[in-house]
Amino acid sequence: MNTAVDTLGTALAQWLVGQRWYAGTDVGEVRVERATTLVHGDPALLHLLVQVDGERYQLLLGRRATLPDDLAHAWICDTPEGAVYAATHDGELMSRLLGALRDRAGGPGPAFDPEPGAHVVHGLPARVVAVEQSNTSLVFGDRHILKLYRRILPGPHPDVDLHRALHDVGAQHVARLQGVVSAHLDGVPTVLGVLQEYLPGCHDGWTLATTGDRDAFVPEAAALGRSVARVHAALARAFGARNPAVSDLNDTADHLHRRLTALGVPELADHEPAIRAAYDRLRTLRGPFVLQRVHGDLHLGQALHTNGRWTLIDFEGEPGRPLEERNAPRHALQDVATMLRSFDYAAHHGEPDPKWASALREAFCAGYAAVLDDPRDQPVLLHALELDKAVYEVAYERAHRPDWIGIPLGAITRILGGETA
Ligand SMILES: Nc1ncnc2c1ncn2[C@@H]1O[C@H](COP(=O)(O)OP(=O)(O)O)[C@@H](O)[C@H]1O
Ligand SMILES: O=P(O)(O)O[C@H]1O[C@H](CO)[C@@H](O[C@H]2O[C@H](CO)[C@@H](O)[C@H](O)[C@H]2O)[C@H](O)[C@H]1O
Repeated sequence: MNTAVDTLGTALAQWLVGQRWYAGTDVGEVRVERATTLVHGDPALLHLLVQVDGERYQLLLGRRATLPDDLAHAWICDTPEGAVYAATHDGELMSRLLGALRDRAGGPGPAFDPEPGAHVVHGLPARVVAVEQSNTSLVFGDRHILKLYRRILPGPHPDVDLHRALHDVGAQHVARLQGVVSAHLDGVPTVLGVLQEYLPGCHDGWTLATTGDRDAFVPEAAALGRSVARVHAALARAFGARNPAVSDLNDTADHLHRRLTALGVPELADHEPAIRAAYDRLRTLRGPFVLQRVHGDLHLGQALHTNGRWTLIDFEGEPGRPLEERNAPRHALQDVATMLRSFDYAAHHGEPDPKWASALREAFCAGYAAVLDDPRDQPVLLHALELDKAVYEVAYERAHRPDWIGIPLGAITRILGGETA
């Protein structure tokens, strides 16, 4: 397999640029940092950590002497040892993945360790989740879902730390963590993936909002508001919460300014002074506000509806932010703001329906206020955080879905015009 790895560089570079989870737009040299054969023979399964343009990525490659037709779409290149392909599409190899990783526990990694008390069934039929986002997820039977992170950052990982802490305080509305795939990298224990309880038959909030009856979704938005508030209360119990000093709001304003500069969004040149003025208004605010650990990337796609209740998933934080920033306490309203942005997306995707957006917003905030402080009591902070997310979204849509860029751009105009988005 090593010969194959040596000859893979160019083919991997071409393949990487086509992957939704690849953060760059171009690929320079792909350097294989660590290659581990998890399954020997034909088919073979290889785990790779590669360095590309200063970032580290995790890849799973399969190799077969003859590639069957149903894996033709996953082909990457031919090598003297056989065809190399994206192994996450290979159900046969993926059903052996967890067992192969478990057998490596105690080594430098990659290895899988179950959480204490978790009953993990190995060898179940495996399938890759069709919609790849920032990472790649595999479902085993109807029991487990393994999220494999693609861009790998050394250090404590919010998805693991938050789930463990939420479990310890008996939190509802989150999926149970069942195990962790990790490796020692740069001398630091590093999370490569998380195994969680799978919720069979669930629908994500985005699908429900955009394909179901719009009026029927309004009470669901209220229920979602209550669920988010309960998770916030559990996070505060688990990690503590504090009322920030005035200087913290200066920090928030400075942080938002820096993000606007760093995102460098040319489409917003005309709006920039008004956006910066909205951020500066934070400096005049007096609390009470709450700083605590939050979800960090909450939107309708991160809320799963099953058996009449909401479960929040993906506590990874915004994948583009450094881990240190994602692990820091933030305003609880950040999650509220990003969910409100999601309602705006749902209402302006297809035929715009501002009245429905407003109904969802009110219902969600009322639901949240039934458990914790009413987000509508902090309009200046809420709008600044919504603006920040919308600015990020303009950059995100330009990079990934240029046809959608009008949604966050329209929202920024409305927020600056004093309307609720
Ligand atoms: N516990 C779960 N049960 C059922 N489906 C899940 C679960 N967790 C995630 N999913 C599905 O997998 C998809 C991707 O998961 P997510 O954690 O959001 O990954 P990403 O970081 O790539 O966005 C979700 O949109 C959802 O459809
Ligand atoms: O789920 P991810 O962590 O990969 O989040 C990224 O992709 C999201 C889109 O899939 C993006 O969300 C934006 O579009 C959603 C509709 O598709 C909408 O509900 C969100 O409000 C909007 O921000 C997210 O911003 C990005 O980080």
